[in-house]
Amino acid sequence: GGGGGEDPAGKPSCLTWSYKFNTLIWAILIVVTSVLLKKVGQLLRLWVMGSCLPGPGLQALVARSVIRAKADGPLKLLELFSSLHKQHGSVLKIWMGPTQLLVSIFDVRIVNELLEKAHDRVPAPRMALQLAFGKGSLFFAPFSKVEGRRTIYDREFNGKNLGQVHAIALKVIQKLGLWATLDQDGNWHTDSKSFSQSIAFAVLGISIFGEGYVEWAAAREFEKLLISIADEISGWVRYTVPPVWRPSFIHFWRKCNRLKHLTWNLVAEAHKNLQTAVCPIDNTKDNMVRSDDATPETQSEGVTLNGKDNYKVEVFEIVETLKSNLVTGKILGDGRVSGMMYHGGCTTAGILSGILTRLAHHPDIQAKVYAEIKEVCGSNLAPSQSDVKQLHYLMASLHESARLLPTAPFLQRCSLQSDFQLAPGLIVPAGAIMAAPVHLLHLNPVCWGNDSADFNPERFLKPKSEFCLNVKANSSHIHNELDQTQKDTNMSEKRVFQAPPLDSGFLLFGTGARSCIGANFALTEILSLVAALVQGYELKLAPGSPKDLTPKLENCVLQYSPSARLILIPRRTQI
Ligand code: HEM
Repeated sequence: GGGGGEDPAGKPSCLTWSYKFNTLIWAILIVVTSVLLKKVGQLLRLWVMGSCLPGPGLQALVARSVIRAKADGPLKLLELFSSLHKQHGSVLKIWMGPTQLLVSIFDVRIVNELLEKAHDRVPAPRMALQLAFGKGSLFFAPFSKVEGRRTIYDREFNGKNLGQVHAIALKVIQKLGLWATLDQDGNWHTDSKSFSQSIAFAVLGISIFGEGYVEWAAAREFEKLLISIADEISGWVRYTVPPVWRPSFIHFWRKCNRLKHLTWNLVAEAHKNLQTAVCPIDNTKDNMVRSDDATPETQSEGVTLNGKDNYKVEVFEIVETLKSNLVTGKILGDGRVSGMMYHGGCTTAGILSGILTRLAHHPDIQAKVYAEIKEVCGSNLAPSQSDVKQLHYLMASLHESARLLPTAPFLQRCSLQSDFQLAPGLIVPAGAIMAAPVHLLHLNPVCWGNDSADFNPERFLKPKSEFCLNVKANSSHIHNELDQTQKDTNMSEKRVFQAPPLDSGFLLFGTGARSCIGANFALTEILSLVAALVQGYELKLAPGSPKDLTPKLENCVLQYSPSARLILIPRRTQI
């Protein structure tokens, strides 16, 4: 609209300007309206398709009970999901809000299919993990963006780093004075949760930043910040942070900034150490065994728990670790390293703390673990990496402990672009969250029997003949690498560890294209740590330590809370 014409000189008049302005406004309006219409269309689709799925309707406000149950702890959440599934069947929809649909699946076959076929997770809200760990955060990016990086990390964590983790774990355990307090009787006192956190961060920190990591003061602040950020991000299925309008948001934002600076400091320190560590190796090159010849087994052989180790050349090991550590190898960028430390540290700590607590609570089972260690590697020499592969009973105990206390109560997937066919006739609209209730699946009596709530490592042990038959059906983590050779004929009567088959619903590390790439690394680490600890010390509950094993979601992983207080009593056979 609007009137006017050209001026006598033929220059554009204000009419032309207003015409252009109007066109721009219309263009903007059309774009905004079409975006809004698309959103409304998506929402209507979500409502219509969501209403076809089994479960309570949008008006039922089940979300409130879910949020309340979540606040009351994982056991309440378990109860709620269990009763909802009983009521509505194995596939259940829950409206978490008018625009957020959660579909929980309590059917092992459908869960496995989901994890195999759906490769995306619901992206983290802009302000959540991105703020803390940068845009590169692997965990919540769509699969297309992380596929390449997954391959690289997989190669690193399951290659060189996996070869070194056993030796690093033994080194860390030797520095017990850093993680526990010595009393007058020569016993060590510690708290299971903080002990496990410090150790898990130390092992991962050395693998990523290099040998010096445990000595750096900045590393301790870094770990504390990671844990405190993990506490603030309330995570299960979907991660959230304090909303921007709350004062706590500014606090959170400051912490994230500090974390970034500390990460840069640690990376710089790792680079500096690499430079200084390289010098001695050049000077003494001729006197040393070549790194390529030193297998992890030969490096760790002969380490004793009393601190005297006979590694061939100390400096070699330092440089070897540094050379291949992920930061100096420029494989993990600064932004991603904190995300990896956060996930790897908190999860490993949760599982480690779980098994230590269980062993202290079940002296009979600890005695069997100790007997096995003594049988395989004696009392004085620390277990070598190949020894650890023969600790079937310990492996079974670790899996049993993690079955009862997995790190994540839920795994989530979503299909970002298109609808997802869950099962014949069950279509989940694009953008809805699909969740596998791991904690519930791990306690499912149909798969684990009526004693599914009991701690019984035997359920992961099978006669060797059965193992051979079933091995192909099992998932592909470290489990199947357990050494099946026998040291003597007596061992043939022994039962061997059998990895939980896929149809058992055991999902500690997830499965499919987004499964955990650190599974082998974490399992080797935890086995080595527990083997070395139990070989050297008897784990006991301190007087007054909580008797109940109540799981809670702390630092974003399931943990027994309050945490057990442990006493580590040196075994008499130890010199
Ligand atoms: C006992 C310790 C650990 C547990 C229980 C654990 C568990 C998990 C779980 C449940 C997932 C999600 C799987 C899925 O959605 O299917 C995951 C993903 C992942 N984990 Fe772990 N993890 C542990 C240790 C580690 C360590 C030590 C590292 C690295 C060094 C690591 C690296 C990763 C990565 C990179 C992913 C994300 C993969 C992706 O999004 O594509 N994890 N982990």
